[in-house]
Amino acid sequence: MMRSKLMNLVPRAVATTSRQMSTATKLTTVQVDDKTGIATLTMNRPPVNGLNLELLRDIHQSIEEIEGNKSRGLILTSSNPTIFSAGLDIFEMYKPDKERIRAFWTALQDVWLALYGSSVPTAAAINGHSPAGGCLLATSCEYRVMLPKYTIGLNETKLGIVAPKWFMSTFESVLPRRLAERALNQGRMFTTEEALAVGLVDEVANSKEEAIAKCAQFIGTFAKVNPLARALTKQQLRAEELKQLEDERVQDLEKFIFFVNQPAVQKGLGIYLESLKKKATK
Ligand SMILES: CC/C=C\CCC/C=C/C(=O)SCCNC(=O)CCNC(=O)[C@H](O)C(C)(C)COP(=O)(O)OP(=O)(O)OC[C@H]1O[C@@H](n2cnc3c(N)ncnc32)[C@H](O)[C@@H]1OP(=O)(O)O
Repeated sequence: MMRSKLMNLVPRAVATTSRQMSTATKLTTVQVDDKTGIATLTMNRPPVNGLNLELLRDIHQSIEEIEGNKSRGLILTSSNPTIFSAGLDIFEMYKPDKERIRAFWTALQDVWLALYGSSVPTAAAINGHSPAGGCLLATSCEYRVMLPKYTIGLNETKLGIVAPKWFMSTFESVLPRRLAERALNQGRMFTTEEALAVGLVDEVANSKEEAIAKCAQFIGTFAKVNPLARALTKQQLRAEELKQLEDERVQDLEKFIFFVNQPAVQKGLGIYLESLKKKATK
C-alpha cells in the first residue's frame, strides 16, 4: 500500500482554477484548487455527518482518489455549518444487522488506515462539533484549525463504551500522554479554546473559509520539501500504530462485534439515543 501511494509523489502542473474532482460519491465531495493543488474533502451527510457505512465508504474512496490524483494536500471539512461530524452513527451500532455491522467497522478501519497513513499532507478544518469518531478523523490529520464555540474530544466513556486502541493512540499522538489518559477516562469534550490551550487543535479561525486558508497555509509549508522524503518520514513516524491495526484487523473487528452485542452496551446506546431525541424536542 505504501509503495503505490509513494509512486504518486511526482511533480504536477498547476493551473489557476478550482475543479470538482468527484461527484461519483454522494456523501462527500472533492474539490481541487488548481492553483495550490490542494484537495478539499467535504463530508455531506445531513443532519450531523453521522459516520454510517455509506459515508465511511465515500470518505475512503475520496481519500484514495486524492492520493491517486497527485494532490499536494488534503483538507477535511464538513458542509454542515455547525457540525464537523457527530462521530459514528449510533444507529449502525444499536440493534445492528449482522452483516452490515461488520462492513461498517471494516469501512471505519479502512478510513483510518487511509487517512492516518496518507502520503499527502493532511489538515482538518473543524467547522463545528467534533465528538468521538469526528475527533478521530480530525486527529488523524497532521494539523487542525477549529472555529470558536464548538467542542471536540473522545467522549466514549460517557456513552458507556470504550474507544478502541487505535482511537486512543491517535489521540495520544496529539496530546501529552497524561492529559490524553485523563481526558479519555473522563470522556472529556474540550471547547475550542480549551483544545487550543492543550494543543488538541493548532489554530482557531473565525470562519470556515479562514480555517481552510490556514490549513492550506500549513500544507504550503511543505512546498520546498521533497514530497517523497516527507511522506516516508511521516509514514515511518506513524508506522507502529498503522502496523498494529493492519496486523490485528480481524481481532479488532471480532472484539468490536462482541462488545457491541453485549446487552449492557445495547441498553446504554438505546438510552443515549433517547437522550439525543429528547434534547431535540426540548
Ligand atoms: C459499542 C461500540 C464500541 C466501540 C465503538 C467506540 C467508538 C465510538 C465512536 C463514536 O463516534 S460513538 C458516537 C458519539 N457521538 C456523540 O456522542 C455525539 C452525539 N450527538 C451530539 O452530541 C449532538 O447531536 C451534536 C453532534 C453536538 C449536534 O447537536 P445539535 O443540537 O446540532 O443536533 P441534535 O443533537 O439535535 O442532533 C440532530 C439529529 O441527529 C441525531 N444524532 C446526533 N448524533 C448522532 C449520532 N452520533 N448517531 C446517530 N444520530 C445522531 C440526533 O438524535 C438528532 O436526531 P433527530 O433529529 O431524529 O432527533
